[in-house]
Formats: sequence, C-alpha cells, structure tokens
Amino acid sequence: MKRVIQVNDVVTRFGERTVHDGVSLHIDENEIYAILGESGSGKSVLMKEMIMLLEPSAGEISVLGKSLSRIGFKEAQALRSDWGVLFQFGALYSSLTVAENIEVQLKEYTDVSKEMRDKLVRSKLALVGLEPHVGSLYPSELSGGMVKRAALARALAMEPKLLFLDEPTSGLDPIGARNFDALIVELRDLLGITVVMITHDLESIFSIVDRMAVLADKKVVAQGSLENVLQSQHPFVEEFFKNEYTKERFKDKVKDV
Ligand SMILES: Nc1ncnc2c1ncn2[C@@H]1O[C@H](COP(=O)(O)OP(=O)(O)OP(=O)(O)O)[C@@H](O)[C@H]1O
Repeated sequence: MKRVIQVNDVVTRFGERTVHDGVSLHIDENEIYAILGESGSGKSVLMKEMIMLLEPSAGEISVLGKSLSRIGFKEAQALRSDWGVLFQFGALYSSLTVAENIEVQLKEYTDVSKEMRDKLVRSKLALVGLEPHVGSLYPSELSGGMVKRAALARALAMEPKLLFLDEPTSGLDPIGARNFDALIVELRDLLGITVVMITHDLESIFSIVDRMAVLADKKVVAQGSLENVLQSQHPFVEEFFKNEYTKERFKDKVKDV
C-alpha cells in the first residue's frame, strides 16, 4: 500500500508551550484516517502542519512523497492543488455564490474556459448531492448541511488526491451527520482519494474510519484500527471509547476491552 503522509518525530512549540513532543504516524493511500484527542491536544495544529499552514519546530512531514521542510516554492504550489481542505465552519466566501466559490481555485490555478468551469461546477455539485440550482445561491441561503456539501464541492474542485476535513460532522443533525459520513465513503471509493479528518464523532469513528491516531500527552498514545486503539489503556482512550454510552451503543465492538 502506498504511503501518502509520513509524520516523523514532530515537535511543535509556541514560545514556552510545547504542543507536540515527538509525534509520529503514517497514512496510506485510500484510507479514511482520523486524528483524535482532547481539546488542545494539537489536532488542528498537526493538520495545519500537514497542509503547510504551520511549520513544525522539529521533525519531518512528507506528503505524497514530498518532504515539506525541503520543498521549493513551485513544488509547494503544485502540491497544494493535490489536496482539498474542508475547514470546520465551511468557510465559504459569503459574498460569492456557491458556483463562484467552487470556481475560485479553478480560476486561480488553471486557464480552463468559462464553459468548462460551468461544467465542472455542475459535476462537483452533483458529486456532493446538491442540485444544479444551488450553484446560484449565496452561502447565507443554504442550510448547515448544504454549506458543508458546498464547501466539500469546493475542496474537490481541483480533483485532489487527498482530502483534509476538520470536524466534518460537527453542527449537523444526526441524520445529516450520517449522510455526510456516507458521502465521504462514497467519494473515497469513487475518486480513490485519501481522507484525513479531525473528529470527535463516535458514530463516524466506529463506522467509517479505517485507522486513527489518538493525541495526548503531546504524543500519539494509540494508533491503528479501532481494534488496535481499543487495546490501549491510556486514560483518554478509556474515557472516550469505553464509557457507559459506547459500551451500550457499540456493544459488539466495545466488549471485553
Ligand atoms: N498559531 C498559534 N500560536 C500559538 N499557539 C497556538 C497556535 N495554534 C494553536 N496554538 C495552541 O496549540 C494548542 C493546540 O491547539 P489545537 O487547535 O491544535 O488543538 P485541538 O486539539 O485541535 O483542539 P480542539 O479540539 O479544541 O479544536 C492550543 O493550546 C492552542 O492554544
């Protein structure tokens, strides 16, 4: 299996504060990989380091075979179009229509014609389950679930190999959240992409995630499949995965651990 992301011994410091102290993990092609951990454990910072919005203080991150600390400007630009990012609150431009939002990167990085861009917008909308007319609406005219889908369509505009999602189901109602999970799996299977997501959503973790890393104590304290992670006796794992709710809701998986 091809390795898509390799994180080796990453240390992250902000002034006196150390957020990561030797974080290592790897993500393989076509996986749905989750980054978990309590609030402030450095999940978002790690994801920002993977997408070159922040630089680690030490250690090494490679994405799609490129070492991020050694990459040149042009290579970095090319690499950025190999991934799409869905930030937690959708982050659509409120003054642009949905179609214009999806077009932003196409206009910036490609010279495809207006006609072709319109076609691409329609196909991305269809891919995320939105009707063509949604393209002419402004973000303020959409429901929460539609905002997420529109932002996902925008993240997919450049046909990325990798998709980064920051708490994709937060703020959605339970049905919307499960539909969004199903969409993520569908896109992974259809497009052959690798998905990296920060999530606290137990339903997603138990149903669609292939492997995960649990951040705590400035390190990865458990990683691998759900089965592997459940073997850990780290207090965060115990509390998050082996509480009364999960023992009842996921009793077939959380038993004898
Ligand atoms: N740009 C920054 N400058 C200084 N400190 C930062 C910066 N970004 C994050 N931090 C700090 O790093 C720590 C980890 O933050 P991060 O946002 O990664 O946490 P998280 O695990 O994603 O938490 P949550 O689940 O609450 O979103 C926090 O203490 C935060 O204050």
